[in-house]
Amino acid sequence: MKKIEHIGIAVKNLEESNLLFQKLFGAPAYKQEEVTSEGVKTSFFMNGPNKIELLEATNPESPIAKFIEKKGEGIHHIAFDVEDILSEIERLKSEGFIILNDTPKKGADNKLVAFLHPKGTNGVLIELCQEIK
Ligand SMILES: C[C@@H](C(=O)O)C(=O)SCCNC(=O)CCNC(=O)[C@H](O)C(C)(C)COP(=O)(O)OP(=O)(O)OC[C@H]1O[C@@H](n2cnc3c(N)ncnc32)[C@H](O)[C@@H]1OP(=O)(O)O
Ligand SMILES: [Co+2]
Repeated sequence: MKKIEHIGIAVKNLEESNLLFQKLFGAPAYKQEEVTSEGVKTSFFMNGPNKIELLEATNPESPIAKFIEKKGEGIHHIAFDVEDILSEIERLKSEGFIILNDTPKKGADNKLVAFLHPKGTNGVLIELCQEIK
């Protein structure tokens, strides 16, 4: 596992939060993308070397809708950059972590992604990201 790739923040209204984070960072989102399979609309901001992903649910079954219902808006996940997602999944499984999808799926911003259950990681949802080259 290399560096933090992004931090995901669950928001109720992406348009409003885009304006808020634009004011915070002094620069607009560099990309907006819908990921239908995850039931989310996302936007991405760069702040120096760090990337922030805002996520709004697009349907009531979306992980983001459920999260906001239970916990409210806020930090939803931390994503880590990995070189080889399949071998990292195998390594983490052998260490006893609960992988939510053994087969990586297409995420936003040109990445293959997999998630670890927050129950096995002190309540923090972890995302693994491998860049699609
Ligand atoms: C586009 C992409 C990208 O960057 O490329 C993304 O990020 S997509 C990001 C959106 N996609 C995902 O998150 C996909 C992976 N997530 C999931 O599969 C799900 O959200 C789970 C993490 C399994 C949780 O699902 P669900 O709430 O239905 O399960 P559950 O009712 O069994 O909840 C189990 C416990 O986990 C807690 N829980 C749920 N989401 C959590 C989160 N994000 N961080 C910390 N805890 C969380 C619940 O409050 C509950 O706690 P209690 O038991 O204490 O009540
Ligand atoms: Co993410």
